[in-house]
Amino acid sequence: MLVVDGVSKTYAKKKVLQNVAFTIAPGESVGLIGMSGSGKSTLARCMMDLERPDEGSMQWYGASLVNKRVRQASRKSIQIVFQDPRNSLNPAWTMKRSLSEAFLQFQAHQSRPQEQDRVFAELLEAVGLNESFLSRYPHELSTGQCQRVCIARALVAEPELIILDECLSALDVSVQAQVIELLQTLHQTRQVSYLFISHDITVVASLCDRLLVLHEGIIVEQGRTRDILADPEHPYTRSLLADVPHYPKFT
Ligand SMILES: Nc1ncnc2c1ncn2[C@@H]1O[C@H](COP(=O)(O)OP(=O)(O)OP(=O)(O)O)[C@@H](O)[C@H]1O
Repeated sequence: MLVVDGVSKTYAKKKVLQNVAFTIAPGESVGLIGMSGSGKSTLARCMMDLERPDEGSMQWYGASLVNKRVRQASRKSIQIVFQDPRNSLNPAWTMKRSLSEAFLQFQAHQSRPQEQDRVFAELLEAVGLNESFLSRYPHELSTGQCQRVCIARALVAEPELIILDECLSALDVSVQAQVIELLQTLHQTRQVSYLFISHDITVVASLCDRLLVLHEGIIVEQGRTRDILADPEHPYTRSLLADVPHYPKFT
């Protein structure tokens, strides 16, 4: 479905990404782990066409994401959820307005306008909220509820891949656990693929079948989560795991 091959990016002579290569298959949940400044968000921005890689290719079902027409077509299929849900929502808009903008952009051509309310009700239920949230503004929601709305907004497009860029970082630990459970459920019920970006290996490991370990812009290790956790090959991966007090559940 997605093939990233040889992607490099340099800012002011600093190589932020070097020859990054990986794939994501339909329904797969892939974790991208690396410390702050390792290039994770730059990679996400390249995938969303918010940045241009200096080198390399990104193919979506065999067509280059650099091609404008492919890029436009993929906007619906590849969605992103950012770290700070409050900043991702317009403070002057109700939740209904935020969802409506996505609906107009991605669904208006194939759904009747009157279907909008049914779609929103279903999506809010899917993310553990209800219709009463539609009339609320971001300041009337907790940060965790805002993130649920951001996830619902990403789902409006019926994407095949969601990039979750540090989407749990602004949440406290108990709310993180609820959102992880929500993402697991959505993964199972909607067969959506994830690229789950985080610096927290415990969180990534609880959600992802496969891991990419990014260190100073280079993918130093990739493979099945359980294999990497059981037998990390690269010293950087070993150092990440050494910082974890106990391994996630499936080791
Ligand atoms: N637009 C830019 N111009 C110049 N340098 C940039 C730009 N964007 C990112 N960088 C630099 O590229 C490096 C990687 O940044 P990036 O945001 O991709 O890291 P990250 O792994 O996502 O970090 P974090 O986990 O803190 O978000 C950093 O050194 C950053 O300062």
